[in-house]
Amino acid sequence: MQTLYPNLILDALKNVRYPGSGKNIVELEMVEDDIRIDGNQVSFSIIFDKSTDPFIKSLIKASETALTTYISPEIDVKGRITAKFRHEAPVKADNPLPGVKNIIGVSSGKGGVGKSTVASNLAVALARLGYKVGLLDADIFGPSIPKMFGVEDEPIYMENVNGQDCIIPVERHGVKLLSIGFLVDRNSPVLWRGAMASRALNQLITQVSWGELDYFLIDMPPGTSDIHLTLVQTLAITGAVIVSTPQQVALADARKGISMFTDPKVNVPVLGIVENMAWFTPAPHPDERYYIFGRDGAKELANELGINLLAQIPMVGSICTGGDQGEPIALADSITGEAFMRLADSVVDAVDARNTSMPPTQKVETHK
Ligand SMILES: Nc1ncnc2c1ncn2[C@@H]1O[C@H](COP(=O)(O)OP(=O)(O)OP(=O)(O)O)[C@@H](O)[C@H]1O
Repeated sequence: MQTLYPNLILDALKNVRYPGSGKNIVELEMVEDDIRIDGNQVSFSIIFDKSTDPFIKSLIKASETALTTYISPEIDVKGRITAKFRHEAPVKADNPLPGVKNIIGVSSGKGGVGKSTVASNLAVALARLGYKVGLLDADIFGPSIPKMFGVEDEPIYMENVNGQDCIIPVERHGVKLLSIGFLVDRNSPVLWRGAMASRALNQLITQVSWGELDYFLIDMPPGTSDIHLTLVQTLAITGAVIVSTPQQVALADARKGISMFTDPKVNVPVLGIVENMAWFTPAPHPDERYYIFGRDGAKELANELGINLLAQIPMVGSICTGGDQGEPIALADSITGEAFMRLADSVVDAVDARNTSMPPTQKVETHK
């Protein structure tokens, strides 16, 4: 039998129509993001509006038949499809993370400026300072945190907390972490991923035992997207850290990213800018600086907008190889390790200053 994977299952389920609607159960978002595959065993849930839905049994049967007909008769799915009901979903608490003191969004206007590198190393540096730290990789377009922490193949476990099944975050280098890449297949088309992403993200916030944290960092996708909207509607984000390189193109996008947070409808304070790849320093010559992307661009933008420059991080080969090998550079006592420790100090100060001078952030209201 061919190897099974979630999209294969979803494609087969597109043949199951909800009677009278003219649409299939995948289009109607009735298939929960909980497809589990173990050898030839497949299990998942179908979400119905009400437990009185007259088609529960027939749709479960039709789904079993779709998998055995369109994929393989060897699929073992009988009795493994669970019916769930929307109106019985647990009511979302107003604050889904009551044990978390500060929520920090790490964002960039442009992709590839080192946002995930900064988020990972900031998390590790804060943990080295003795804080309790969580890191959520919400970058649907390139979830790279699992690779940077070397946990790509880590199994995900669940535990039951107050009657609710919760995901247990993976713990590495003193940081509790999870990635949207664990739930959403990054090889599936962007549109499909996008549709699943908001739900998956919600699950990674509300159905995870994050526990008590001093800092909860969110590696956001670059630019502006539905994910940003979901985040500001789900969480009261204490402040945003904007990552940019010194080039003009990156700075123009950083400006747009900053305006998204400061828009009166969103109103998330900007804690400051991190200038990444501020200069190149060859490892054997730690005193030399080559300003290959221009000099002080992000520093000047911070001055112009009256916001903090949190740190200037040099460009060094060891950051890149550290990321590739799952060992964030902030663990090392090197120039770059120190730069990230200084960044952590600046972020702690900026959060303290924000909390003493401004009221708590409010979530963006959704209008139903
Ligand atoms: N200061 C640095 N010195 C050397 N390499 C760096 C530095 N910062 C980031 N990199 C490297 O640049 C690449 C892109 O970094 P990263 O994935 O963190 O960017 P990103 O902004 O999160 O990208 P994306 O938008 O694709 O998610 C990675 O290979 C990373 O190791």
